[in-house]
Amino acid sequence: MGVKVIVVKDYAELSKKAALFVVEEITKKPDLVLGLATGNTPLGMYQELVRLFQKGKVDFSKVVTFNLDEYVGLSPEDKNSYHYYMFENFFKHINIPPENIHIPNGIADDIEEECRSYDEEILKYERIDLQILGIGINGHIGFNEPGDELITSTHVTELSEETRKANSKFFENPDEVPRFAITMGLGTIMKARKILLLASGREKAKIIAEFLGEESVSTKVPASFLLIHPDVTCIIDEEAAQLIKGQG
Ligand SMILES: N[C@@H]1[C@@H](O)[C@H](O)[C@@H](COP(=O)(O)O)O[C@@H]1O
Repeated sequence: MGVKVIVVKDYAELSKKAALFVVEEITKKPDLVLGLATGNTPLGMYQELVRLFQKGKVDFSKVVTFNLDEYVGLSPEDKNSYHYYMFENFFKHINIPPENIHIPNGIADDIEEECRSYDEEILKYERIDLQILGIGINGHIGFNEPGDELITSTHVTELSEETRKANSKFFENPDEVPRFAITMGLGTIMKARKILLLASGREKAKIIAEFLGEESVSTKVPASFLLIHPDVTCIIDEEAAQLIKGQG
């Protein structure tokens, strides 16, 4: 038990280390069930994984992926959807078979059914082997926002204003940020065999220090649940690590 924290110099090093971590897991288990995140933080890791693939260092032909979340109402062709992000930044550059890719469908006619079947699909593989996570400035993981309760399974969630504001950097107009998203629940995330959380930059310093310093888990800081997971590694750059006690 206990979160393993690796502090690296900068974003470039974080991206390289994270990619090597993933490659190592795929080497050990070529049919790895890999949970994936979006946002700015993992972009460098995806670039690095593509580079390693092009150099023949990793084979994705048996890997199965499940993305954490998707905005409700955005089609896969929408440039702001996580589908679009994943294909543009990663999937179209590697040899993963399309049928091995899973991302919640934000425009499903029956969203509740979409959530149910997403969990069923994950269960077919029993659980996720390695889950990649970023962290929101309010401590959210996936789109599991702070609140009075956290939901275990895949569900529709209303995004907080804080999260919509933080994510508006990707949108031309901040009003376009969807109000709802489908997200994997905390239960599915916590069931993952291994978790790799990435954080970069000074805007993450406060939440990183806060969640690592928690003495109890709290639904007000969803990331605090990671403290009771048996195998979590955080790769954090110096800027994001600067407020951790004993750092700098
Ligand atoms: N749903 C995603 C999260 O999975 C991600 O971790 C977070 C942080 O994003 P960034 O890496 O851009 O800071 O943003 C979004 O809300």
